[in-house]
Amino acid sequence: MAVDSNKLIIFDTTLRDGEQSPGASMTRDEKIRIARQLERLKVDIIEAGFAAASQGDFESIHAISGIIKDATVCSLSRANDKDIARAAEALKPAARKRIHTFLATSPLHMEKKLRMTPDQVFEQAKIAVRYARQFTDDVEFSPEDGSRSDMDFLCRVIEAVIKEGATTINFADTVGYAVPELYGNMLRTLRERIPNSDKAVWSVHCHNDLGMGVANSLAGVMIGGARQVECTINGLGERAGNTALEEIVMAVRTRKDYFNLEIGVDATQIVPTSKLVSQITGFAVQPNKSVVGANAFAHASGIHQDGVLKARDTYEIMRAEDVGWSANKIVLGKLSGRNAFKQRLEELGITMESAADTDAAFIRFKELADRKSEIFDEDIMALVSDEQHSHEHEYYNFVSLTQQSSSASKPVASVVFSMGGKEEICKGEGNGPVDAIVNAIESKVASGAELLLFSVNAITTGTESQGEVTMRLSKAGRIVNGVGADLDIVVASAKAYISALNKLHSKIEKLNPQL
Ligand SMILES: CC(=O)SCCNC(=O)CCNC(=O)[C@H](O)C(C)(C)COP(=O)(O)OP(=O)(O)OC[C@H]1O[C@@H](n2cnc3c(N)ncnc32)[C@H](O)[C@@H]1OP(=O)(O)O
Ligand SMILES: CC(C)C(=O)C(=O)O
Repeated sequence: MAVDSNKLIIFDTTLRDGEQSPGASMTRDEKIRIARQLERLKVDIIEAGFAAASQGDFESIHAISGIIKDATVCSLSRANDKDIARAAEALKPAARKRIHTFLATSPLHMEKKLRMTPDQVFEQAKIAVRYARQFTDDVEFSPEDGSRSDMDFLCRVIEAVIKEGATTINFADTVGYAVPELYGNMLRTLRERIPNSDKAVWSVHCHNDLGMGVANSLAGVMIGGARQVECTINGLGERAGNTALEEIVMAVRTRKDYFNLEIGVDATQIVPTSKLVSQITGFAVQPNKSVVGANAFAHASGIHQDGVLKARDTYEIMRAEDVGWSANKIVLGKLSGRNAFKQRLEELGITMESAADTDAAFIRFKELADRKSEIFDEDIMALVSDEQHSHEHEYYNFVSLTQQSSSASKPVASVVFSMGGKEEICKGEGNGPVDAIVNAIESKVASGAELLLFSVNAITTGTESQGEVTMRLSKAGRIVNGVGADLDIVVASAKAYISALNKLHSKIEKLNPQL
């Protein structure tokens, strides 16, 4: 039962549980970019996806396994041979690999969802872990809905899977039902009662349905003795989300006096990672979000400002620069050269695939600098994101648009875009300029998709800021987010709409290859 390590393992599941947020689905290339950034952040484990879920997920895990060198790469799988074999195949190129298999143990899930008896679940869990061990000696088992499971049954299952070779036991609070003290105590009891409990690392995986994901995780660590926390960037995840990585890391670092634990994460990469994930998924970070929200280090009231000016620690328990906030400084302008641009990309942790990609991004940077006097880090990140996106051989590609509006007539738009390699010109009118461009595009595409969300964010400050638009579309039960950025928010809207259509297209095409 003794906990002999003061190292807290950070298991990032942004690419798996995070992707389960409706609309957060990512392409293979987007997942690779996030995985690279997670490696820079120095997380210990990257759960790259669920290999058996789709060919796309399989390919993403396979590609990430070949690229990531420092972190362990993990795939989730149900507790059956087919999923486990698929996970093992996807993870083949990985230097360090983990198979994470799960099976629900709560009476409700076993009876109503799995339609299995507890004895069947017991046997299936053992068989799954035994099978997974044939592919790797790093096997994680999660009793899904663990926090609503019967203690005696949990003890029986967990003891058995550890005997079969499970090296990590992840006590899942799948529906965010737990409260900190009870959850911590449950974990502690499990570890006390299971005779071979010290043969495995204990882990927590807490959802945020009642806003207690981080509190429950930390109770699992401090009361229960867990030494792995499963978490996601910006707390992204199924329903109300997951435990936020940035909050765990900074709580443990800031209150080292209480936690006395070591974390390998490079905290200065937290904000760049948060921005990248937000930009790729189209999930904006709320301004008052801990650590990574725009207001997390802003002081608005006089007494606070006075205090901070006299002594920063009167109102700041962390330093903005320690989590990667940099002053919103002007980085480059239209007179900057290729070398300065490349160096800035490096400083921002951006890796371009090839020299040709860097050249293309540099040309777009110059075009932007001609139209906008001050170029910020955020502009460069948006520009590169757009550039990498358009290199993915998408089915639809934006080319150009013209649009006219006046207070006296309905706006009209003409959009040029390519569809399956063929250039199309289409016209439309609407109840506003964005409606006009969507109607124009739909006159050719006829996607039948429903627009669930349209939002515009200014990337930086000032009226000449680039606008970043998110469009969320739904079709046949699938929800996707498209993101586009431009100085002209109508152009950004067209790019976002086309990006969402591409995501729908690739998902639907995978489901129905004849389409
Ligand atoms: C708590 C979590 O976050 S778990 C992870 C959730 N993530 C996902 O579901 C990823 C996306 N999922 C998918 O792509 C699909 O659901 C797939 C590919 C995994 C399965 O698709 P399908 O074969 O069509 O099954 P479907 O999703 O309809 O139903 C799930 C089946 O898996 C079974 N199942 C659920 N969990 C498990 C498990 N851990 N081990 C074994 N079987 C399981 C269910 O009982 C059901 O079986 P049934 O078809 O005999 O009734
Ligand atoms: C697969 C498990 C760990 C999970 O995501 C959950 O229970 O929420």
